This record gives sequence, C-alpha cells and structure tokens, in this order.
Amino acid sequence: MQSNGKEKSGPLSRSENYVWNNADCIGKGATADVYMGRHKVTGEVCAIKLFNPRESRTLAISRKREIELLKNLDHRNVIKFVASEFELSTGNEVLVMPYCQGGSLHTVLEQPQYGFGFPEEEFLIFLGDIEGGIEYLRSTGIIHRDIKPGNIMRFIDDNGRSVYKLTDFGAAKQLEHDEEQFQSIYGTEEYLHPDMYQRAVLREPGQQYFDASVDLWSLGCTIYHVATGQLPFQVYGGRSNTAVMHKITSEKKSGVISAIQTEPDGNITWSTVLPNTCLLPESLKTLITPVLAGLMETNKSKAYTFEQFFDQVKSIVSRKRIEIFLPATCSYFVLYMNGNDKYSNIQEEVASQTGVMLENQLLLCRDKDLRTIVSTTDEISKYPKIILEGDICLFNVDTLVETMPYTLETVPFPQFSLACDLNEDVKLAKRSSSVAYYYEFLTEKVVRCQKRAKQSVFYLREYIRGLLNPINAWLSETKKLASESKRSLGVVETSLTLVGTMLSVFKLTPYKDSEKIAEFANKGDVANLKTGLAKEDKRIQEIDVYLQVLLERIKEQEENVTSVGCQDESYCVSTVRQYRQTIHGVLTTFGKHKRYGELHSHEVFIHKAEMHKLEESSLGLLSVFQGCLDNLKRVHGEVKKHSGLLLKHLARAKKVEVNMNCVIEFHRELDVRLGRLDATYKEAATTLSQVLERRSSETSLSKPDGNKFLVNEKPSTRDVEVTKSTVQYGATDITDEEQTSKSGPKCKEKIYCDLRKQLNETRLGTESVMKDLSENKKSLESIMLMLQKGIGNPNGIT
Ligand SMILES: Nc1ncnc2c1ncn2[C@@H]1O[C@H](COP(=O)(O)OP(=O)(O)OP(=O)(O)O)[C@@H](O)[C@H]1O
Repeated sequence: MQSNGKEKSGPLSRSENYVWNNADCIGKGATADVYMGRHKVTGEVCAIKLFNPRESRTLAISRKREIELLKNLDHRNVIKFVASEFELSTGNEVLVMPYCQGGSLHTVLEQPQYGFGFPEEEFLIFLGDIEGGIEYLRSTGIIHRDIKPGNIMRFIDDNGRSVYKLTDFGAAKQLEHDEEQFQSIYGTEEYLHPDMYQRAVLREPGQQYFDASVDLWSLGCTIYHVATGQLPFQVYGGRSNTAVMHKITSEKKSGVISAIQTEPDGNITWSTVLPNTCLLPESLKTLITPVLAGLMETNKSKAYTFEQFFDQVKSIVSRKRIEIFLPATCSYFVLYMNGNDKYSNIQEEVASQTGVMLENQLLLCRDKDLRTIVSTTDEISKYPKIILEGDICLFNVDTLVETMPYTLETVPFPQFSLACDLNEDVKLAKRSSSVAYYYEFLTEKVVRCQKRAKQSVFYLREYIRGLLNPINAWLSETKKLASESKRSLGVVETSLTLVGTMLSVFKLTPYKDSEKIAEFANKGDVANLKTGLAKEDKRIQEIDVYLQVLLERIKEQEENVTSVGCQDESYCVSTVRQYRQTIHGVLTTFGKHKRYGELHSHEVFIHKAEMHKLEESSLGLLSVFQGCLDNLKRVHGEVKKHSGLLLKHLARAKKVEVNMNCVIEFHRELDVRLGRLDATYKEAATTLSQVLERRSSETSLSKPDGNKFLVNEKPSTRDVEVTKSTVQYGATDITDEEQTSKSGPKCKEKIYCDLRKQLNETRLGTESVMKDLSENKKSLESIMLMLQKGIGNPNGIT
C-alpha cells in the first residue's frame, strides 16, 4: 500500500478520566494494545493498555492478576499503576500507566545504534535498575516469569537519564514462600529456561514443577542481549529449530555464555566470553561474564541464587571507575575498583591488566605523579574528581619493553545488492546502519587515543621538567650554602684551634677532654669536613653541567609529536557521523519502501540510487576510519620514540635527584657536625674562661714569684710545637721560652686578661657563625621540603 502523503488522525477512545487516539498505538502485545493517552483534565500523558476484548478465560485471569499485583507495587524500577478504568464505548478494561518515552528495551535494542549492545554508561544504568526491580519483586514474593527486553520499559527522567522499569505482570505470580514451586508455563522462547522450554515449546513431559529461579535464566539472556546486541543462543533457522535450541541450552557446559549455529546442522560455536565487538571495557566484561554464566546455568549447584545476583550487581555498579591511558599501546583501559580500595590495589589491578610490574609503573595524573595527589592510604572513594574522570597515564619506566599499538575488532559491511528485494534490503540497510554506528564509536575512540597519546608525551615531559626545574633552583641555593659552610667551617676551625692550643699551653688537667679536643680540632673532623666540602663542591659543578644539558635535550624534543596524526580530530568524527547519518537515511527510505509493498519504476530508480548511496557512504566511512587508524599507528610510532627518550631522561633526572639528595645529605651532616664542634667548643671555652678568670685573680693576689703555676703547668713539647706553629695570642706571639722569661705576676695577669678577651671575641665570632649555621639549617630544611614536594618521592627512583 502506498502512502497518499496525508496523515489521518484516528478516532478517539475514552475511559472515565482518560482519552486516547486510536492512531497513537505505541505497542502491541499478545494480550493487549498500548496507546499513548492523556488525562482529560490535567492533560498529563500516560500509557493506556487496552486488553484484547476477545480474551480467553486464562487471559482474563492474567489481566486481573496484573492489575491486582500492580496496584500493590511501588518502586522506581517497576512500572507504576495509575488507574484501571473501562473504555466507555466498549466496556473493555484499560490499565493506565506512566508513559515511558524510551519505549521498551526491545525497541531500544532494535535501534541500529545498539546493534552491538549498550555502551558502558547505559549498560551500568540498566544493570543497576534491573537488579533494583527484581530485588524489589523478590522482597514482595513476586516472580515475573516473563523477563525479556519487551517487558522492560525505558523511562527518561527530567535529567535525560534512562530509568528502566519492569512491566507486564500478566504472567507474574505471588509466591507464598521462597521455595514455592508452580506448574504453569509462561515466558518467551529466546529467554526461556531450558526446562520450561521443554514443556512450553517442545511440549515434552519434562519437569513438572518450576521455581523462582526461572527468572534468573531469562535475566541472564536479557543482560547478554543488552551487553552485545544479540541473543546468547542462536540456532540456524531461528525459532523453528527448536530441537537444537533446547539441546544447546540444556547441554551447554558451565561457564558457557553463548552458543551460535550459523549453518544448517552446522557446528555450534560455544563461548565463555563476551564478543570482541561488545562495547564494554575489558574489566567490566570480566566482571559481568561470571554473572552471566551463573544466571544461565542449569546445574542448580552452580547456578546463581537471587542473593548472589543482587550482591554481584550491587558490587559492580557501585565500583569506582578509573580510566587509564597507556601510551605504549595507544589505548586506554578502565579499572573498576571498590570504594575502599587503596593505591596499592590500583597498582595491582594495573599490573594484572597490563603486565606492567608494580616497580615499573609511573602513573601520571596530567603532569603529576599520582602519589603526589592522593595519599597511598586514602580510600579510592575519597579520591578527587580529576582522578575518577580520567587524564591518568601509565608509563612503564622499564624502557626496554617493546610495545605494539592495540588492535580493534573490525566488522564488515554487508554485501550490497541491486536486486531490489524490499525485505532483504531493509535488513541490509539496518545492518549497515549498525556497522556505521560501530565505526563511529571506533573512530571516536581512535581519535581520542591519538589526542591522549600526544598529551601523554606532553605530560611526561612536563613531569620531568617538574623534577628538574626545582633542582635547578636548588642548585644555586646549594652553591650559596656551600660557600657559607666553607666560611663557617673556617671560623670554627680557628676557634677550636685556639681553644685547643690554650688547653695545651695551660695544661688544664682538670678539664678531662682537653687532649681530645685539641686533637679533634686540629686534625680530625674539621679536616674531613673540609675534604668533604671540596668534593661536594665538585659534585655540584657536575650536577649543574649535567642538568643544563638535560634540560636542553628535553627542550629540543618539544612540538615533534603534535604534528603527526589526525590534525583536526573533530573533523574526522564529524565526517564519519555524516556518513552514518546518510546510511541511516537510506534505512528510513528502505523502511518506507518496504511498507509500500511494491514500487513503481521511479521508486525502483530511487531505491537503486539509495542502495548505491549506501555502498558509497559505507566505503567513504571506512576510508575515513582507516585513515584515522593509520594515523593512530603513526602517532604510536612517534609516541613510542619520544616517550622512550623522555623515559631515558627521566632515569637521568632521577640520577640528578639522587646526586642532589647526596649533596643535601652532606650539608645536613655537615650541619650536625658543625653543631657538635660548636658544643665542644663552648664547653671548652667556658672551662677555659673560668680557669683564666681564677688564675687572673690568683696571680694578682700572689707574690711576685709566680713560678709555682708555671712549674706545674709547663706545656708539653707537643703543645709547644702546636703553639709555636699555629697560634697568635692577640698582638703578641707567645712561645714557651717567652712565657718562662716573662714570668712576673703583672705580665701573667696581662696575658690572662688578653687571653680572656681573645676567648670572648672568638666566642662571639663562633656565636655569629652558629647563627649563620642555623640560617643555613633553615634553608637546608626548605630545600629538603621543596625536594620532597617537587619530586614526590624522596626515596629516589621509583
Ligand atoms: N508504559 C508504557 N509506555 C510506553 N510504551 C509501553 C508502555 N507499556 C507498554 N508499552 C508498549 O506496548 C508493548 C506491549 O505492552 P505489554 O508488554 O504490556 O503488552 P502484552 O500484551 O502484555 O505483551 P506480551 O506480548 O509481552 O504479553 C510494549 O512492548 C511496549 O512497546
């Protein structure tokens, strides 16, 4: 029948409070037609289920049961009962429900864009909703008995988000208790438990009683359908091939989640995994596969219980999703982590998904080491949004690892034909449209991977710069620190030498460590520190040269990656989208032609032209996609080269960091030892000062002959040597001989006074040095802090 181009409004039907147009039929089921209607007063849109007037006794029972059950149900994932009324003109009962704009899941899955299943986000919404609905039914003791996409509605909420709702409770049953069994058979072939299939479809005696678990099998088939866009069990010849269908479902091994026969009496391809064309990330597939296997399981001891199903699904949908880009393969992968997992769990999951060992993992969130953003003890649920929303890259710091770009599962377009078979052509156009949607998805992915791959090189470079730039700044600080330390060491050395000499000259035996101090001051630690300081000076020079060369090399590499690959990524995607829309347009035309039934010559001409367009567009789309894929390979090559070089630079940067840490460690140690020397000095100086003071007073009180002191405190030969060679007492050089000759008390008093003055001055000198030292200590601490902040891992190489 050909359209005359005029749309006619159908006759109106009414119930007490609702009105609907008979042309607005939105669905037809075995027992009823469903219309879009409105409330007579409020105008609110609703779905009116008009039950078949010529219903059998069984159908009448099922209608009553559906209405009674629905009245008592109230859950966001179960269709709501609004009213039950009677059509005014016929007296037929109608059930009024909220209108679900998205139609049934069956209609949704029929759309070409879902030809390969739901994308990740929508799939998770569906999974959570169906679990919620079934768990609610279970809590009210109801089994649905006809779970399938046709009985799940897609409601679109105010935010545009899908809410899936179970509907059609015509086959549902209220059980008295959990284990209750029943005999009646309901359900839809493709989703039917094999035992029920045997009775309902094969009409064989088989099992007499069934329990609530039949819903689980149907649920498994439905989830599989949503995840892949196809039924799990497909036999050649479809519904008519009932024997093989029953055979595969009842004889399949545990773990098998799909079985396909493509030729008459042909082999069956069993599979324990989801197909490669499935759009879900590998990690989600891994989580969902055991659930599917547990649901579609005939062996009761291995089959999932409702509780297992609820627990598993709740755990899956509540997981935290972390997307990580892997420049080595130019692909990304997704982690599904528990909220209470920690950083180490991420590392383990990354290792299991990529094979990159824990110690070789460098996880960058943009240009920062992930560990500088989150603490290793933080729970993932507390992670900032930036981490859960992407922009994380994984580098393998083991640069020797060879990598390949990842491969994508391609799907062929169907064979085009000019035979003008209207039924077949619609199928062909529909398949082409699905394939076009699939390539659109892949193109977006490929283009995104190129972009992220280039970004990852940029981020890696910035990360290395982030390590090196502060070192550069610290270097000049450290140089200042080194010269300060040198000065301090000089002053401390002089002070200690002075004190040591005084101790020796005056043979202050009551001061027990005098010998030790003198030796320590003149030969020991100070000398070591001086040598160490000179060595560190040299090391600083070397770091400086190395660092400047490294920064220069990193700069040279800049900009090289951005020039490869698709230059205008959005253009590639929009071109593919345009081709896909054209293909979809052909499907619409072919659908119209099919409805016409037969075509006149001009329409045949149009039909053929459209078929030609279909072929052209498919080829055009494939060529754009192929171009993007080739570009991805080029980008991979460049990224591999550049990230390889940068990772070598990173290893060098880590060496610089280690050397820098040594320098800082040395200064820290120097600081401690100078402090120790100061303490020694102070102790000695105090004792000396006291002794000198005492002697000064004793001398002024004593007789002119003060030899007593000198006899007792004559310096040893070694001390005299030291005194001769190294010490100046103020303006006058004092030697042993001179001391003996200038032995009058006045002279001695003066000497003691001078010495105390000198000591005091030295003491003030060292105090200011110590002040400098404490300043140095502060800048040392701030360098350490910067180092920790900048490098994030003060323990050296990861
Ligand atoms: N609330 C609704 N909003 C929008 N469309 C609806 C709604 N309820 C039902 N439909 C559409 O009507 C179709 C038939 O509805 P329903 O499944 O309730 O009828 P049925 O006769 O019980 O079906 P079955 O053949 O499964 O027994 C659905 O597949 C769906 O496309």
